[in-house]
Order: sequence, then C-alpha cells, then structure tokens
Amino acid sequence: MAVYTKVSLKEAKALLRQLDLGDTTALRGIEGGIENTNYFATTESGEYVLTLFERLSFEQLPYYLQLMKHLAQRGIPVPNPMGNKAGNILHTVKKKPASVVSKLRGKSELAPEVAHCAAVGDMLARMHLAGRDFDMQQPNLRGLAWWNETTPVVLPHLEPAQAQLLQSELAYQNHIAESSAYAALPQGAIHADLFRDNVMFETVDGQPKLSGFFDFYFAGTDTWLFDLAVCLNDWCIDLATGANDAARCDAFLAAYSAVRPLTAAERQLLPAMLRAGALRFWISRLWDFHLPREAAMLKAHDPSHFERVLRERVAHPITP
Ligand SMILES: Nc1ncnc2c1ncn2[C@@H]1O[C@H](COP(=O)(O)OP(=O)(O)OP(=O)(O)O)[C@@H](O)[C@H]1O
Ligand SMILES: N[C@@H](CCO)C(=O)O
Repeated sequence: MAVYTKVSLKEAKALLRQLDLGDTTALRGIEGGIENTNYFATTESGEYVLTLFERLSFEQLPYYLQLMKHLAQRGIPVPNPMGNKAGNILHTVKKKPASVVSKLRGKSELAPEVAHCAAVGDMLARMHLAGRDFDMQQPNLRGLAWWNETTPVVLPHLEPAQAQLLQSELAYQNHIAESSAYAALPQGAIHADLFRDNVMFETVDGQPKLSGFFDFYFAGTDTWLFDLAVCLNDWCIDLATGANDAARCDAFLAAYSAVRPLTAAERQLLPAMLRAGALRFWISRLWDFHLPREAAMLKAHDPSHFERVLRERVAHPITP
C-alpha cells in the first residue's frame, strides 16, 4: 500500500481548510502506486487526492504542478492542483512537499479497444495544443541524454544479442537526433508516460468516456511525436507479443490527426520515434530491474516486454 508517511485526519483537515475546500469528512489511503504517499480526501466541496512526494523535491515539483494547472485551466481533464489564498499550489505536510488535486472520476481501462484508443488520441492532441502557451521549460529527464548515460550502466547485465541490439539502437537514435527532419519536429510540453494505467475512463450511456490523464511526473519539453509514439507503444499493441494492432493504431492516429494533423517530418519519423519510445522504456526497465532502488524494487516491470516491442518496431515499421 502506498502510504509511506501517515497523515492524520486532523493534519489533512488543517491543510484542506487553508485551501478553502471546506471541512474534511474522510481520508483514505490509496493502495496503487509506488512512488508517493497518496490519500483520497472527501470534503464538503468534493473529492481530492492528497499526495506527499517521497522522492521529488520542492525544486522539481513546480514544473509538473504548474503544467497540470495550466492544462486544467484550458479544459484538459487532468488533476487540478488546489492553491491557498496566496495562490501557492505546492504545500508542505510532515516536512515533505505535498499537493492536493481534484480527483478524477472513473477507472483505468487495461484492455483498451478501438474507441478507447481514439479517445486518448483525440485528447493527447488537444493536450499538446493546450500546452503551447505554457511558459515553463524542463527537458525530458528520460530523453536521449539519459539513454546515453544509462546504457553503459545496464550493458554488463545483458546477453550478447541484447547488448548488440541496445547499442545499435542507441547509435541509430543518436543519428536520427542529428537529422534535419528531427530538428523540424514540433515540440512542447509532453506527458511522456501516458500508459493505460495513467488514463481514466467512465461509462456514459454505455459508452466509454475519457475522464482524465494523470501522473505527470515524467513530463517535460520534447517532441510531440515522441509522446505519440510512447502512447502507440502501449495502447495499440498486443501485450503478449509486442506486435502492432493495426485497428487500434489507425484509430489512435486518425483521432490525433483530426485535431492536429501530423507534419511531413512527423510522418517521416514516426517509425524511428516508435523505436525511440520502445528503447526509452526498455532502458528504464533494465535500470530498475538490475539496479533497484528502494521503492522501485516493489514491482519492477518486465524489461523483456520492451525488448520485444523494439524488435517488432524494427522489423515491421508502420507508415502513417
Ligand atoms: N487525481 C486522481 N484522481 C483519481 N485517482 C487518482 C488520482 N491520482 C492518483 N489516483 C489513484 O491513485 C493511484 C496511485 O497514483 P499514482 O499512479 O500517481 O501513484 P504514484 O505512487 O504517485 O506513482 P507511480 O504510478 O509512478 O507509482 C492511481 O492508480 C489512481 O488509482
Ligand atoms: N510506464 C512505465 C513505468 C513508469 O514510468 C513503464 O511501464 O515502464
């Protein structure tokens, strides 16, 4: 259960009252998640999520919280950070950085169908456009520089064929990043980790309705195409084999492009970015698996999944 730091009802009441959210009537620890301490809080004005950040610092958090606030203000369904009278959205509880955000309705859809993929594609494009006038910058901390730094750390743990694939793919991505087509890719604030478990859906009139994107703590400034690729690699593949699912992929891309048509450079580089998206999570999973740090040990994801996805993306490039 992800409650590393216990918060009493009294402590929660004090904070939520300061945020003008009314009296807190219930506080319940949330079991999912491994990074942070999370509670659902019910107050007279609604339901909220209280998070105590166990790893991210006071310096790192403003980018993520301000991005969520910015997107929420522009109608993108994301948790909205609640501010105090002075407008501060980063709080302190038990000496740890803390936030109180609106609770999203619904639940994650872990076996998405075409309709779910279309809904995520549509909202992803809207989110990218809504982020255009967000004025804070932070590099994608799990981008190319991190892949170059981390590859030598994980290489000693790999079989020769895996090491060869990892090194050749990294060389390919460094080469792509130098190209003029890459330089032409539109950039902005991206989520960078929008997997099935970071999106909520509710059912309205028997139909799935997207009710929110959350967990923005890998967000950063990067190409919109990379964000799209990360999504396609999770929402639109067969998890057992890593193979592309053409129907879901087409639906995702069509819905995204209907809101923001892809540029020529984006269409050209989609196959390369699908490989980049697989490489990013292969490396991070290898890193978590072979070099575990405290909390990450609790549920290291299977690295071989993204090795399979990468091999599929190399063997069967898709053309948008
Ligand atoms: N704003 C929100 N609205 C509704 N539910 C939320 C919200 N934020 C978090 N949750 C619920 O809490 C669970 C844990 O949150 P989250 O996944 O962000 O955990 P974490 O420990 O902060 O990060 P990680 O997923 O990286 O371990 C989610 O799976 C979701 O069910
Ligand atoms: N979505 C990531 C975990 C959090 O970054 C993964 O599946 O490896």
